Amino acid sequence: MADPLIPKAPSPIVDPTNPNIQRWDDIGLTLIHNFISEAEEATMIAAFHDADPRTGGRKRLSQHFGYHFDYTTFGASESHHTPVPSYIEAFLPRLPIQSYLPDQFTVQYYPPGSGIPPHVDTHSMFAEALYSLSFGSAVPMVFRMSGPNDARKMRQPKRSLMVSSDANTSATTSAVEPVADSKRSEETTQQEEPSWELLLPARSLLVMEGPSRYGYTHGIKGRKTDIINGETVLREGRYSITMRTVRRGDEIGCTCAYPGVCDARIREELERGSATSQYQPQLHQNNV
Ligand SMILES: O=C(O)CCC(=O)C(=O)O
Ligand SMILES: [Fe+2]
Repeated sequence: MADPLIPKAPSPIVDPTNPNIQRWDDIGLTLIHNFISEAEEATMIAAFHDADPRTGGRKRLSQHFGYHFDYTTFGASESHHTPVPSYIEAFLPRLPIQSYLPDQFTVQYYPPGSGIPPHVDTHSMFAEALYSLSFGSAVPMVFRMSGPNDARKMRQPKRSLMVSSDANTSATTSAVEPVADSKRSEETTQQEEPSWELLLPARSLLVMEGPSRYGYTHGIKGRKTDIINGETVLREGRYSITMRTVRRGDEIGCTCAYPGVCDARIREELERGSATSQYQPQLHQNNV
């Protein structure tokens, strides 16, 4: 059942040159419909399950390609690289930003009913544009402007350290900073900004830049049904490819306008010694 309190996404602009492209310019969000063909989608689903035949569980399954995340350096592991499959290489020339291309890919299978908690992907280690390619079925993604609760949570000790439920990979890199759970802790008493849902159709590409990348949390509620165009629809298995560009050397860092949820600022706080034990920043990453 969709949460009736969640308002619909604000209205996008439809790109005058391409009706497949919707843009929320004020927050840097773009959704490109029919980014891949049905044939490409079928190839991707088959490739995923060739590597991992499981579909029956309840947990997200992940496969990692390209440069893996190195938890000791918080950077890209040059030694840990999984070749990028041809079904990914094939669409890279079609990505809307060609000045830099992603080199880290996480393919995920979400069994029906599963989701991913609201989070902000790590700022400092990846270039601005984050992509999410959806396939298999549609799912609503929930966006919310981050606030003091999120900042506080990102400074709390982690409940789990780099624990992965991933299926078949040695790396456990989700490269995201989880900032909120569905269960509210006693501390999350401050008012949150309203959240809104954006339906990500199968074969669509979401691009997050600017505020939607740095200042908003995104997540997918774990639930059995969604309300799509006013109809209750049983959720089906969904796949996605999250794509990021790893920053290296001097490029690592962030000067965004959202210091509360910025890992670079949290690290600076720690280096200045301003962090109390209560607000110990979480500088490791784990799966959400
Ligand atoms: O599945 C998706 O579309 C998004 C996944 C995500 O947010 C992430 O891996 O950081
Ligand atoms: Fe994410």
